[in-house]
Amino acid sequence: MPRHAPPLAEDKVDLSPEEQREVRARSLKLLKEILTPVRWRILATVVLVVVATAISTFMPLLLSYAIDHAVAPLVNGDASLLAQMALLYVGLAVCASITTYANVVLTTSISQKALYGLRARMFEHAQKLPVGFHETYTSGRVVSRLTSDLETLKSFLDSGLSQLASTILSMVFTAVALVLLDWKSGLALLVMLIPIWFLTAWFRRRSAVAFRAQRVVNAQLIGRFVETFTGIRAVKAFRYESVSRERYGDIAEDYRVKVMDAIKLLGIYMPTLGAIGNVYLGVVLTIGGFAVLNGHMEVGVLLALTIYATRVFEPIFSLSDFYNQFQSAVSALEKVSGFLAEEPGVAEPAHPVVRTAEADGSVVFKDVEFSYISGRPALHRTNLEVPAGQQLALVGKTGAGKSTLAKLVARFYDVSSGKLLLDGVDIRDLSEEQLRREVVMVTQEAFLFSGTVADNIRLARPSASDNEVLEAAKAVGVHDFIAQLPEGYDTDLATRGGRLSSGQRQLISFARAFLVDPTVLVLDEATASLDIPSEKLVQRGLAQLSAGRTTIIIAHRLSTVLDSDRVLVVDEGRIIEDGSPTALVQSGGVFAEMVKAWDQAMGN
Ligand SMILES: Nc1ncnc2c1ncn2[C@@H]1O[C@H](COP(=O)(O)OP(=O)(O)OP(=O)(O)O)[C@@H](O)[C@H]1O
Repeated sequence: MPRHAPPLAEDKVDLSPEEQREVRARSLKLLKEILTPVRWRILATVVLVVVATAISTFMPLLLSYAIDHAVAPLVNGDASLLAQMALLYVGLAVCASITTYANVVLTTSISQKALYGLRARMFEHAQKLPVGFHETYTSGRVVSRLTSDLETLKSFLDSGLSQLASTILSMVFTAVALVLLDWKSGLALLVMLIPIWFLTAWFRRRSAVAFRAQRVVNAQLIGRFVETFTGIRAVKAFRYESVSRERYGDIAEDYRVKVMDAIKLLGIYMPTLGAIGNVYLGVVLTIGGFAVLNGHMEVGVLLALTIYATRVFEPIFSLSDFYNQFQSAVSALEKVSGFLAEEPGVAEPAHPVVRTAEADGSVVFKDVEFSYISGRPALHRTNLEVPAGQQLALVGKTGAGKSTLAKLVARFYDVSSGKLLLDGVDIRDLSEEQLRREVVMVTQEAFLFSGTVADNIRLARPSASDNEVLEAAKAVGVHDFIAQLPEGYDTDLATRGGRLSSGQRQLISFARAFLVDPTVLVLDEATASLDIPSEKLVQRGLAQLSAGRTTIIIAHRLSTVLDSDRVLVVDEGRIIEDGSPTALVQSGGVFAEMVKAWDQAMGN
């Protein structure tokens, strides 16, 4: 399947139960993978949380005991019990603070350790995914996965997990303390839990959809942003600013609405929960008040009961806050795991064939067919033999299939059927590393990365020495230009890159390819017209670069075509003419017509 299908659930807000199961299983697997290395720290956090919660649950009991038993002896001038109680209280408070501090440090270290690995893994994965994937999954989405989704996971791991543990424990401990102090208040609590249960179930259902929608639009927002600024030249050149602003505005508005939807749900949930909590407090005060009046309960116990009654619902507040975070984290996890589940379309062979030293770069297409979209072949059944060292020019109308043919040789895509052989070996049986060393594709855009000129030249061979970089630059004829840059090879292209001419960029990318010294060179000749001296330089650079290796050029210049050993005319995914330029001109076919038209265009 060469054309990439969108990852499951990426843009869907309502999933079928089956899809939900699949997404959940995938997310849980990823969660397990990222948490396994930090499992001992998580255990330590849980222990700390148990200690902290136990202390804070014990403190009201201490208070009630002090009121009921340590205040009365004061009348006789005996303050010792009260002093002991006070001391114990302060000691416990200090302990609680220390455990909280340790917990914060520990949870932060958990999230950092867990995410460090995930971040590196995602970046590596994104780079492994085929060109076809990046054509459908825009760079904005990749950015969104690598930034905002990871950030959401981070904040969840930072505080969410220990918050969950402390919430659950504190509810359980408080409920137990309530039941032990006064069973009637405990029973009332049980009754109150019924409406809370239904309310929370409703909130859970609705907010799951709302949060997913929010994250989908958030990714679109980042996507639109990245796309606009990656294509800022086109935006400005075609005065696309206002349309672009409008479209961004529409998504931003949609995002606002989605956030509001989620907040509105919270707006209903939280106050209702608060109201139930207040009703419960009233009930406890009534039960406890009468008990005190009838002498069945001491005042200190009533105080402890009221403290517990206000506290027992507090965790539900933070539980909903946790749920909020949890929802975001779940949908981030779903997207990240979906992204990681994307298969690198061009798979590494299980047992790569190691090419022999005599390999010299012959390329053979054996019954090769290829379609981007199944049923619509971009390249019909093709048989072709390119002997080692031949310079082959591909010509044809736009959309004819020249780039497709070239990209197949560079294995940007895998053939749909048939075989593509490099020195008799199916290229699918070569390791990625070997293939990239043997076949280099120089694209039109001649992309330069931030870094120095030398860094850019040694892109594919970081270990190349300064001298080798210099030799490569000399070979393709770009050395003189680089030498007169302010800092020569150390000039930073991040600040100067934008100002290099297209000819200079092209020469640097030639030097880059020269340094790799591949046996097969696939080259998409730039269409941008250069001035005559630059064109001569580029032409000479190209001749140097292609000398002695099999070269497949998508040719846009007549001079390149005429300099080639062989020309293929491609039309609607088929090779319709094949021969030396002179022979094809003489045969008077499509190529001869093209040359005539070319000549006329040049005014010859
Ligand atoms: N990524 C893609 N997904 C789907 N269809 C594609 C893709 N790339 C190219 N095609 C289609 O495949 C056909 C051949 O395209 P190809 O890019 O190989 O043409 P080309 O001869 O190189 O054209 P040009 O000279 O304009 O670059 C065209 O019909 C094009 O629309």
